[in-house]
Amino acid sequence: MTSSQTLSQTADTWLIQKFGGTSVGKLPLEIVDNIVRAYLKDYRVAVVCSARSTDTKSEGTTSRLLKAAEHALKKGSSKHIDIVNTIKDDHITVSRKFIQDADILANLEASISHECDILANFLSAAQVIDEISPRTKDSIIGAGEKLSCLFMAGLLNDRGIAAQYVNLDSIIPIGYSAKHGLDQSFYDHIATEIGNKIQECGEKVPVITGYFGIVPAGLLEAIGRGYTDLCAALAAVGVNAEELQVWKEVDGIFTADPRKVPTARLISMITPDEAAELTYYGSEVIHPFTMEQVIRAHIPIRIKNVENVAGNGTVIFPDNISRKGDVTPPHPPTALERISSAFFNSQKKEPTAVTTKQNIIVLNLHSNKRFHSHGFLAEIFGILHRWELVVDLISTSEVHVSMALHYESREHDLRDAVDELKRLGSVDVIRDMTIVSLVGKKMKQMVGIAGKMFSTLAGAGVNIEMISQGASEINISCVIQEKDSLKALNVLHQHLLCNPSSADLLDNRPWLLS
Ligand SMILES: Nc1ncnc2c1ncn2[C@@H]1O[C@H](COP(=O)(O)OP(=O)(O)O)[C@@H](O)[C@H]1O
Ligand SMILES: N[C@@H](CC(=O)OP(=O)(O)O)C(=O)O
Repeated sequence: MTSSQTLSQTADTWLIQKFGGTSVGKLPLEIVDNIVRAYLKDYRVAVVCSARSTDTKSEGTTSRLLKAAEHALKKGSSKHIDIVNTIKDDHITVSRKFIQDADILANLEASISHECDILANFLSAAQVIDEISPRTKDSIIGAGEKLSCLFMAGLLNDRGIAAQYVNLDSIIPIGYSAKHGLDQSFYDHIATEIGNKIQECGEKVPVITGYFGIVPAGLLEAIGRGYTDLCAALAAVGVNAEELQVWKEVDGIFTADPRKVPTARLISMITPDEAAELTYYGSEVIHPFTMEQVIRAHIPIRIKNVENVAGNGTVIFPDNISRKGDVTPPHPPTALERISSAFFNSQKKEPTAVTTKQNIIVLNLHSNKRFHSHGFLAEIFGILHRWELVVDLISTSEVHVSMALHYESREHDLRDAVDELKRLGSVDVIRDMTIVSLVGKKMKQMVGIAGKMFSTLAGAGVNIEMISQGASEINISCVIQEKDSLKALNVLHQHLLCNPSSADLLDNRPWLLS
C-alpha cells in the first residue's frame, strides 16, 4: 500500500479479500499480518476463505470430503469416518501450532470438534439410507470452508484483529426451488444476504465461508470446483466493494502459464472476456463465473500474490465501462484511466496470452447418411447431452463432424456415448490431445494472425489435428498432440507474444491509490 491512501476511505469503503485453500493452508500468518492488517489501515476488509489445502488442491480438504462421501456409500466401510478424523486432526494441529491464547484455542477446538461430529453423523446417515444426493454432497463439502474460516477467524482474533466467523450455509431459503435455477435473481439474493451478514459484524472483520449453502441442482453441478471465487464476487457486490482481491500464489495472470513458459510476463490489465476465455481453455486462475457478477456492478477484480504483497497484480476490468456507470468517472479516477487508456488504446496489436488445455480427446464422426443432414447435429448433441459430455471445440461440414472434448475419469460415459454415436456413422477416437489457444481482444483486428499461429506451429514440427476459429472473436484454437503441448506454448509465446505491451511496462507503477 502507499502513503497516498486516505483515511476517509476507512468509514465505508470495503475491500473483499478472497484466499484460496493452499494460501490458507501454507501462509495463514502472512494473510493475517501482511495482508489483512495492512489493508485495514485504510479500508473495511471482509475475508472469504476456501477449504484448507496443505499442499495441492487435489489433496486438500474439499477433495478429502468428496472421497469421504464416496466411501460412505460403500456398505460396511468406515473409511469416511477415518477421513473425517484426519480432517479434524489437521485443523486441531494447525490451530495449536498458530494460536497462542488459551481461551481462543479452547473455543476453536470445540467448534472444530462440533463441525466434525456433525459431518461424521451426516455421512453415517447417508450410509444408512445408501444415498448421497447433490444437495447432500453440497452440505458435506461445505464443512471444508466452515473449518477453514473458524481457524482463520480464531487466528485473526489471536493476533489482535477483532474478527467474526460468518457461516453462509443457510442464506439460501430451504424452499428455494430449482425452478428459479441460478438466474440473476438468485445471485442478487445471495449478494444481498451476504451484504447483510457483513454489516451485522459491526466493526469486526467478517470471515466468510466461501461456500454459500445448498444451491438448486447442486453446487458442484451448477458451479463446479472453485466456487469460492464466485462467493467472494457476490460478497463484493453485496457491499458494493471498492475492489475484489483474489489472493493466490501467483503474481496474477501471465501471458502464459509461468510454470511452463519461463519468459511469460505478468499482464497488468485484462478484460473479463479474455480472463474467462483463458480460464475455460486451461489457465484456471479464477472461476469463470466470478467475472460476470462483479463486472455487472462495475467493481474491478485484482489477482494478487500472498507472497508478493507489494506487487500490483493483474486487474480484470472491462475496457468499455466506467466504475459507476457511463455517467460517472472511471475508478480509481485518474489512475485507472491512465493505465487503461495506455493499455486499451495501445497501437500494438498482439494476442494477450496463450494457453493449453490438457486431457482432450477428439471424436471424428462421419455420417452414414441415414439421417437427413438437418437432424445430424441435433442427434449428436442429444447423445452428448445424455452422457453429460461437454464439447470444447467443434468443426463441421454437412456430413462430417470433429469435436474436441475435455474428459477426466469419464471413460465409461465416453465409451457408452461413442457406442451411441456409431449409430450415426463411423467414429474415430483420438486420445492424448491438447487444445492450444491464442486469446486476445485485439486479435479481431489482426489480419493473418491465424495463419501466423499455424505456420509457427508447423515450423516447430507440431502437427495440427483440428482447427477452430470464429466462434469467439477473441480466441483462435487448434488441437495438437499432448506430447507437443509444451513446445507449442513456448514457440507461440516466443513468436507472437514476445514484445511487452505498454500496459506491461506500466506494471511497476502503483496506481490503485494515486
Ligand atoms: N496464464 C496464467 N497466468 C497465471 N497462472 C497460470 C496461467 N496459466 C496457468 N496458471 C497456473 O494457475 C495456477 C494458479 O495459481 P495458484 O494460486 O497456485 O492455484 P490454485 O488456486 O489452483 O491453488 C498457478 O499454479 C499457475 O501456474
Ligand atoms: N474448496 C473449494 C472451493 C474453492 O474455491 O477452492 P480454491 O479457492 O482453493 O480454488 C474447491 O476446492 O473447489
